Amino acid sequence: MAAQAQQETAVDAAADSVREREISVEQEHLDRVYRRLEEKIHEAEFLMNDAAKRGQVGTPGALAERDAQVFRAGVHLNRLNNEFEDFLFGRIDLLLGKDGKKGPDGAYTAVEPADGAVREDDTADIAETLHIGRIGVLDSEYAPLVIDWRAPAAAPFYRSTPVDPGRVVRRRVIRSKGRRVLGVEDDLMRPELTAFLDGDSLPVIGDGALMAALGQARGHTMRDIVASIQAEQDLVIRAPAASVTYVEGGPGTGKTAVALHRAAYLLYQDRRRYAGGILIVSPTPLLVSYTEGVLPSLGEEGQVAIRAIGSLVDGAEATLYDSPSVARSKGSHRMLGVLRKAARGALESGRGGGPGGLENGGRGGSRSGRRSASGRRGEGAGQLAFVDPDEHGDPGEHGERNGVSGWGSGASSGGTPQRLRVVAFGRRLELEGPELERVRQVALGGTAPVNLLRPRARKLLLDALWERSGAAGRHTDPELAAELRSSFDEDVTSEDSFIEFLDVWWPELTPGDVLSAMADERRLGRWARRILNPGEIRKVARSLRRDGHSVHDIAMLDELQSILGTPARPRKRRDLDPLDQLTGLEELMPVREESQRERAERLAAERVEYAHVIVDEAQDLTPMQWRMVGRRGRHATWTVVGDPAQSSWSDPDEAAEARDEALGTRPRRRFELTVNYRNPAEIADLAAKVLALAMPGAESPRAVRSTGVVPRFRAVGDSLAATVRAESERLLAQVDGTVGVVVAMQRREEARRWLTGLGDRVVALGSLEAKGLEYDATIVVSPAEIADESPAGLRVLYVALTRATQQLTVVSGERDEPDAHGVPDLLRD
Ligand SMILES: Nc1ncnc2c1ncn2[C@@H]1O[C@H](COP(=O)(O)OP(=O)(O)OP(=O)(O)O)[C@@H](O)[C@H]1O
Repeated sequence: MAAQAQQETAVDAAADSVREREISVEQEHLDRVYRRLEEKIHEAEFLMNDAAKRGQVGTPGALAERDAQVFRAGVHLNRLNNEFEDFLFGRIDLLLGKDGKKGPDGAYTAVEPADGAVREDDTADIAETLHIGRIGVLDSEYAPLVIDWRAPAAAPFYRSTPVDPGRVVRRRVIRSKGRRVLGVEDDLMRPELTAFLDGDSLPVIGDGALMAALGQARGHTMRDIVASIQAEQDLVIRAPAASVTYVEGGPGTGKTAVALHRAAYLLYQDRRRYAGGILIVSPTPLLVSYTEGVLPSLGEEGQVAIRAIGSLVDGAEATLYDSPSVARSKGSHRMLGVLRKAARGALESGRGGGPGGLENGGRGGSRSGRRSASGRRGEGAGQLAFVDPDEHGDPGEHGERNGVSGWGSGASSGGTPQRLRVVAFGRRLELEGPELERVRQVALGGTAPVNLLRPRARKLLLDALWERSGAAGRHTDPELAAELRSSFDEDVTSEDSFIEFLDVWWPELTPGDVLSAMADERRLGRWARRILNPGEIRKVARSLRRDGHSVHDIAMLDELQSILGTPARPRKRRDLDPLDQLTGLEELMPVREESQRERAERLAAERVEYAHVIVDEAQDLTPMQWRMVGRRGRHATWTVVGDPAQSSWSDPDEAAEARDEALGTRPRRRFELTVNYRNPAEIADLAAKVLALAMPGAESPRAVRSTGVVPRFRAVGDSLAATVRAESERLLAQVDGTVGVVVAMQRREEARRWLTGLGDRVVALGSLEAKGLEYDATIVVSPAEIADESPAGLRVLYVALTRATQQLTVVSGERDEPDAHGVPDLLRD
């Protein structure tokens, strides 16, 4: 025994010394990389000083090249200063390739080994070693010191597998912090070979980087997976950007991670095309804040807008959730018909004073409202309030919603005027209610945006007044008749009473005006007749009387913006330019043309469309939301990731139809992700029971690891609060990272109180907010309550059960009917 122990100690010591040696090999390389980067920085600083000294000297081409170099060096400097945890994270050792061609990054391009690369006795020499990192670095001879992870030469690092190894013999993940290498983990892709590097046999360290990554504790923000992207994920990340890339996969298969890495990849591939033009749509503000650090960690800042579905419209931010039944009415395609009628009908309400509503053209709006990958979250972007209008107090039977945000206004406080009185050609002329109504209906004929119909309505009013005046028959000569008519029109339109009347009778409506008008149940009843049933009308109107907007209101506002249209605004008169006054040009050109730069700035500020749209958790978009997102990517290429089994929308077929409409006839490339990297098998197996109820026949993804820790079941003792609190304390002691307590939506506030004083490693969240998030440990409170909360409740429960990376506790509530072991009926075999 002692001899065996001695032998084992000797083997361990030998392994340790090989590991140390390999770490120092990588340390040497990292030192070289940093030396080279410092050289580049000095070069850049020299160039900058030199340029300053020489002023404008140099050909335009040389100056542009110098600027580009200074810029690149600046980027390197910036990255270096960030002191990435792992600037350099990978290495591959490759066999000789089939051809001897080198790519732009200095690496050989061949994927397959040359015919003689492996000798008959299964020995081979390593012909090329590549290091992979967050950005590419070349040495002074233009040989690659580090390959950018997105470059084609880096693809084998992710794609090579023992089944299809290509040229890769050994793949190594390097763990470093700042300038220090901390560890290495190897995977052998060709274990059958005895490979030599510079005459020595190739050492292999550790047992794989993926498991090490998955075992790490979770924090409140997502980490990138750049060092351990798996082959099936890499195919999606690097898929060509043409048309629609459509990705399905179960919980934890890396869909969100893949979507974010794909954004970084697309920018790398074609920066000119995508800079500033990638939109990532996320289901909740919580998921936005969870994921928004990933792109900066991949070296991409600012060019990608990550926005929650309730924050897509500038100037309006969702702060509320609707109850499932109201959400169902508001999100459904039927709402489109209601909004079209309401937009036209709201004119009757006139437009009272009020704060004026979000200016037309609000969609897209100012840049400041947009959230970028690097930007801070705006206020109010955390958890949304959940108010069920079916169960809570009515904020006023027919009252107006409070126009607190930019989109609200008191549209219906005035009422439409019933009489137009003007004096023309010395006569008093009047149009009364029925005539005015007739004119309005004629003006509204067709489908043109309501706000763009005002000139037409004005013309029809003048026609009616002209008719009343009896002046029409005064001249038979057409020229004289036309002259008379034009002076009549001038007479009328210069009258204050006419201008004031038109402003009230045909106001320029904002989306907020129309939504406010819809808060009146009687009016909504008229507009929604035969589209919504009376119960729906009552609930929707009531929900619109709350302060603030719900997630579903935002899609309605956006739709209304396109139904109402934005009238062209007169261009701003410029300030007088003394030079123009000297030349007298001011008179000839009263309106100055926009400069090139002004135009570019204006277009950027007004941008509502993107070059690429990535939709995360796509299964949750309602038909109205698909329309909203679709408007932002009419000419875009798309990446759509989702999982039908996690859909919280009650009618997935209807949503799929709306998705197809938004994506149009663009061809789709479908991908499937099949491996669950989040949940240990013990948790995934439990969740699979709910999946079988929610979507019989659907397959669960395969869990990549198992921890041996089975889920715990707790039946409520004295009180739910005490049980959950005690369990939270227990789990906080067991895991290093975060604990998530998932409850039914209506219990959120209460659940937060249960956890008071336990610190910020533990959070309470409603089932709908758990979308996309993960915690080291989760407590799912009352499965039955979550499942009963909406028609899609079982799928929502499936989401809740698949959030944990290590441990799961299920606490039964009153409705769960736990067995003797505390297992609720929904989770029993
Ligand atoms: N290749 C990988 N290497 C390391 N970690 C990975 C890898 N792929 C996924 N993960 C991790 O697995 C977890 C789940 O990933 P992600 O949230 O992207 O999955 P998802 O498919 O979007 O899940 P859900 O549908 O449940 O929201 C994350 O912690 C992610 O970092």
